[in-house]
Parts: sequence; C-alpha cells; structure tokens
Amino acid sequence: MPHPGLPRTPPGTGTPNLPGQPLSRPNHPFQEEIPPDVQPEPPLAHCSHIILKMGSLPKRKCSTALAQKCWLHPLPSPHSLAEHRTIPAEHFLPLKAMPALFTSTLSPPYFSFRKSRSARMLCRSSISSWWKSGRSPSCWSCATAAWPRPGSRDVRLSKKRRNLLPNMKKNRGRTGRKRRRKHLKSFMDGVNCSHKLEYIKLQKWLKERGFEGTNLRPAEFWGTGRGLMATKALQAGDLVISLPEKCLLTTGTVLSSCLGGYIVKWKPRVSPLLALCTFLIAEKHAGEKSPWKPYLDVLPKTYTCPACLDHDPLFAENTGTIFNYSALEWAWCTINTRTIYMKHPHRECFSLEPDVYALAPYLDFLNHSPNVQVKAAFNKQTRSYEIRTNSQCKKYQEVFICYGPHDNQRLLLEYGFVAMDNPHSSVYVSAETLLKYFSPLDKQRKAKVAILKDHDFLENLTFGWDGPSWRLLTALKVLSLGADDFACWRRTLLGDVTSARNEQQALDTAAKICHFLIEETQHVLLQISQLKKDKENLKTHLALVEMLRSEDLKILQKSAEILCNLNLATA
Ligand SMILES: C[S@@+](CC[C@H](N)C(=O)[O-])C[C@H]1O[C@@H](n2cnc3c(N)ncnc32)[C@H](O)[C@@H]1O
Repeated sequence: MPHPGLPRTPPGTGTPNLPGQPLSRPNHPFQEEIPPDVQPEPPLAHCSHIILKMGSLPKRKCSTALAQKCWLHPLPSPHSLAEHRTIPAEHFLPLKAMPALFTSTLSPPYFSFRKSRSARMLCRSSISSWWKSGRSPSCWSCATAAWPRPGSRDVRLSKKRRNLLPNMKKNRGRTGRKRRRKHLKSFMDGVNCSHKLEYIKLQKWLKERGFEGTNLRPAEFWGTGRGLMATKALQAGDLVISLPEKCLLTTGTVLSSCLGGYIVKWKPRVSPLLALCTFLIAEKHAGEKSPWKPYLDVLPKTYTCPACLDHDPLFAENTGTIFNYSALEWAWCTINTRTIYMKHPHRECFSLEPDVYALAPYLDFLNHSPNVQVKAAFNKQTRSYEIRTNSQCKKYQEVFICYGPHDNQRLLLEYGFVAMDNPHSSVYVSAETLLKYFSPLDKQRKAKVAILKDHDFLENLTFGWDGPSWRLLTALKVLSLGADDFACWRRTLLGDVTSARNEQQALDTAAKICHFLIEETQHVLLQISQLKKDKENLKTHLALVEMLRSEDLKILQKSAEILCNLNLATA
C-alpha cells in the first residue's frame, strides 16, 4: 500500500504503492434487505445440513416458509465443508434476510445451510423439484444430507446421478463442458463476503462518513486471501475508489482524540508512526466505545511479516497489559502493511520522522499485483483519496492495485507475502560470491575491486527473468579484463565491448555463478522442508520463505537457460 509501501513511492506517479486504499461502498446485494440490527436467529439444535451451490435456488422458488426457517453461512471453498460444523451459530444469517443471494451467480459458491425440522421436508421437496426440473443449469452442485468429503468433487452430483436427470443431458456435450468449466472457474474466483455482519457494519460506518458506493465488494480469493471484487468491469482510467477524508485515520485523527492531549506533552517527542500505533492499540482496547470499531473489527488479527516472528520481548519488564509488545507489533504491522501515502506537514509535537501515513478503511482491502498500474492521490477538490486504474478488470474479478515495483524480498519483509511470477523480482549476487570466481593471483584484482567499489558496481548485482543484469555483466567484464586490456576499464564500465574473449569470459562466469546459486537454493529449499516438519510454530513463515526461494529458483533456472542459449549462439 501506500502504506509503508506507498510512502516509498510518491503519489500520483507511476505505480503508487497503495496497500490500503479507501474503498467505496461495495455494491453488495443484501444491503437493502438486511436491517442493520439484524441478529441472526441461531439454527436449531436439530437441524439437517445441505450444501447448496449458488444459482440452485431461484428467487421465485424460495418460499416464505422456507425463508423464515433457514439460515445460511457462506463457505469460502468446498474444502471448508469439513469445517462447517464448527461455524458458530451466530454467524448464520437468516435466509429471509438475503433473497438477493438467489439472483446472484456471483455469491459464494457453497453455503452451509441449516434449517429447522419443520422446514426440512419443504426444503427437500423444493430442492428436488428444482433439481429435477433442471431449470437451473447450476443445480448439479446440490447435494443433500450426506456430507461431502472436503476437497472432493462430491459437492457436485456424481456423474451417474447427473446422467439420471433427463434435462441435464444437454450438459454433456461441448456446451455442457464449457458451462461446467465456467462454473468451476467461478469457484476459483472470489467468494463474496460482503454479507458478513462485520462488512455490513463497516459499510454503514463508511456511509455515515460520506463514502458512496463503488463497484467493489469484499471477497475471499484463492491465493491472495481477502480482497475486493469488481461488480462491474473496469476500464483503464476508471475510478476504482474514492474515500472521503473523514474516513481516513491520520495523525490529525490521533491529535484530535482524547489521546492527543497526552501525546503533545510526551518527551521525547514520538514519531508519527508511533503515535498512530498508540492510537490503534488504545482504540482496540476501548472496544465498543471506539468510534473506529467497525474498522478495527475487519483488520487482520495477525500478520505474516517477518517482524512478527517469535522473538524475545522488546521490553525487559512488563510495561502493562495493554501496551505490550504484541499489541505494538500488531499496530505496527497494521500501519506498515495497510497505510496509504499521504504527506502531512510536520507538527511540533512529533519527532522529525516523516508524517506520511493514513489508514484508509475499505480501500485497504485492495491486494497487490505487480502487473497492474494505478494512479492514487488525495484529490483536494473532492477532499477524497482517489485511485484510478490504468488496467482493465473484468466483472467479478479481483481488483488489484500496485504497492510499488517491489521485488519479492521487499514484499515479504514489508507486507508478509510473496507474489508469484513477479517481474520485479531478481536474485542478488553478493560481492563475496562474485569475487570467488576470480583468481586471487590476478595482479590487478585489488585495483579492479577498488574501481567497482568506487563506481558502485559491487552492489545490486542480480539475475532476473531476462538473465544476468547489465550491472552484473559489467562487473564480470571488469573483473575478467586481462593485463593487456586492463587500461580499457572505463570503456568497459560504460558498456563498450573490449574484446570477444572478455565478453565470453564474463558470460561463462555468469553461468557458473548462476549454477552455484541454483544448487545453493535447492539446498536451502531442502532445509526449509525439513524445518517445516520440525518447527510447527514457524510453519506459516517457513512456507513464505519457501515460496520466496522457489521463485528465486525459477528466476535462476530461467537465467541459466538464457545464458546457455547465448553460449550456443556464440559457439
Ligand atoms: C492492504 S492489505 C490488502 C488486504 C488484505 N488482504 C486484507 O485482507 O485486509 C495488504 C496485505 O494483503 C496481503 N496481500 C496483498 N496482496 C497480496 C497478494 N498478491 N498475495 C497475497 N497476499 C496479498 C498481504 O498480507 C498484505 O500485507
């Protein structure tokens, strides 16, 4: 985000890093139907369970009796079917509260469905009649009574069963296959979660602060977790979101709160970042009394940033139960992963660190993709933080922003995730590794190293998706200069070809280093898989490091392939 990410890329230029930009009100279907104070009636103890695939219940078929006696809970994936029994009763919403579910094919594909005994027969007969009528092409995913095994295809009708349905025969040809593929794809797309109470409350809260609806809604996505889904196709130049100033949480918010009076007196002066952390911790502690509660309720409870790895406590003594290390860690990660970049004038009460953070509720549900471009900035006319996309986004797909042209190491360190096939990623070659490939007996070695150091050519040497970087090759060429052409080092640094021999030697050494790094990375990956078995508590972090190193391996293998092709071409 322009979070810590954003602060690093000034707004309005290139690809702003906006981890947490403000979102407009998601256009969720149940907005009008659910009264804000709706308290779902808990499902009865004696209930039967049915899994319904979206689209299998046409609205007109949803009788009032059924609607009044059933409760639904969306499941993010068929895998969570196994966990349905552990869903707390209060998380179920009455079916009557969301008739719009049945008109939307976008809503979560699976629901845990509970109904009272008296509704059971009605429900079963209704479902079976929809089923048999084959009126809804998606009714093949409806299963009753038997609980499907997680991860299996059994939430759908078995092939045999499907074939028994006369009207489903049309689904067996190419069109049927296409239709099924399309359905399958819809599982892979996001699962709408805008109907969850916490998001409904957040919407209401944002609306009270002047936030108008957008074409986005919160959803759970495979791979990226929670994000925002477009309910309408977005074209390049479209406004993604416009979040009014009133919704932003900045140091101004902190100073105008009751905490402000204390913060201005603190000596030594605190940084804007620490002031924001303190505010977050205090507001979280205030619970129901906090005006920011609807936002705090949707913030992640934990973070995967390496900063959250198990560690010794920062403070030797216990400094209190509220402002303890884990609270600070949570607040710091919230700010580091979710704030947008917004420069505020320096205030005397703060230390000299830049005041560039703003938490942007809802907008901060936007996930990062290295392949999109957005423009993000505070619009002084509308007094809103606005994001415009430069990329297209299809209806019902996840809307991404770009937190900046960060490589995977940076993404992991700052945001706690790794982006697959990140074009900005590269593998670094240390000076130590580089120099291992050159003879210590070379009389000019010392001079060459000094030249590279003076011209800043011993750092940021990388292998990328397109092979060794120009800087790495240049450093290799300088180190490969023979005694007779050493005098040409300036030309070499500028990119001139000194000799075919020098070029070839640099490429050969690059290939050797690349293979060394491939072996090293493979070794590290083995160690990680062993550690994952031994250190259960570090599993999440190790999985991320594993992803990072696997991406490194892919980059190195690609580089090795490029170098091999280059060698073949010059042979
Ligand atoms: C500004 S928040 C985005 C919304 C966040 N997913 C949520 O549920 O609140 C930034 C965090 O989202 C996650 N994230 C963002 N982009 C991601 C991606 N492409 N893949 C996986 N996680 C991502 C990371 O945990 C990151 O720290």
